Amino acid sequence: FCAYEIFTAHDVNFSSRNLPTNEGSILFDTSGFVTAPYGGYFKFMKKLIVTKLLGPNAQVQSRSIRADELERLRGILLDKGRKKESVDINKEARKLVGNIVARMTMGRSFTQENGDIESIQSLVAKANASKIKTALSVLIFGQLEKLGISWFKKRTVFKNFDRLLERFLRALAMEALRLHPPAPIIPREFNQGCTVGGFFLPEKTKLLVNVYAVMRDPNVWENPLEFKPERFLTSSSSGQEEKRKRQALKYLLFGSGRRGCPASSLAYMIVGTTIGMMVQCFDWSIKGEKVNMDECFKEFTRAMAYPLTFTPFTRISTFDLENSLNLQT
Ligand code: HEM
Repeated sequence: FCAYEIFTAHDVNFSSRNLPTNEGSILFDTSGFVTAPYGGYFKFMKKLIVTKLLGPNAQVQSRSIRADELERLRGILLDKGRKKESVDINKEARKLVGNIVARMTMGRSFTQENGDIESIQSLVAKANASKIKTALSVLIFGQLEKLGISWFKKRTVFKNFDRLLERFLRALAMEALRLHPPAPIIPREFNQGCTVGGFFLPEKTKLLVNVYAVMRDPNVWENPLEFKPERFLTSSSSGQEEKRKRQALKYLLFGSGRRGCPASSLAYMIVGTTIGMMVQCFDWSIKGEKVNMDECFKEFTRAMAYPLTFTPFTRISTFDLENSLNLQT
């Protein structure tokens, strides 16, 4: 049930979620699947998720799960590569994240349980008009966080180089997701009346924060439509601290404040290691000249309009992935 909750977290965000002090409101009322007063059930679930599922200890404990699932994906890609078959990246990414979350919450992956995660997903979709595809689908594009790092991790001499690469790759991921946020709108409701930008907003005003527009706003981003990962290459020096704080206000990929996404670090970890493995172990070819980056807007989330299909070619056959995954995940 907890897994169901997490999978549908984005439904909660975008369709039926109400915000604090709205004690009597009903959650998930659009689905008919769960109805509960905000103050009790949801607070409990949130606490459970944040502490038990997504807390730092839980993430360390679930490292082997992530490594396992990544290895499973690598096996699939190797097989496809051998047969020269193409892979629907979106579908595999959803399986990967779905299995990781299911194993973290229930100790079983969907694949093991039913043979096919797609059937589970369609059931969830029917039950709650689920937008399960959402955040998971676009993950695959941007997060090159730890690309190429694992080879060097074990060698002390490369440690500084590692750090540099991590920053650089993390910057690539952030920039790609700035331009293509999977969750482009965040809803809020005012607990009490207040003035914003000279306008008085009474209590209970509902506000939709346009994350997409904020992250492309020319007033706060220089050349906002250009892909410039270096804009995120801030150093740890004190002068940069202010810059980082300012950035947190305009970089809303995971929302902000106490309702911000509690899984941001998990998301970076999963996506970083997955893309890292995909790039280290395989070359990729596509049909045609370039990827069609058209997006569609479904159920308040953005996703690729056309399936992302590549054919993998094995690049590293004798790669000691197991060790590197253990270090990375
Ligand atoms: C790149 C991947 C992801 C993105 C971009 C993302 C983005 C978001 C955003 C924008 C919100 C709303 C924040 C707000 O209202 O301020 C949110 C909430 C949430 N996300 Fe994510 N998310 C991602 C991955 C995940 C994953 C993998 C999980 C679970 C394992 C997850 C669990 C949640 C939960 C439980 C909430 C609700 C938090 C609350 O309402 O208090 N997210 N996410």
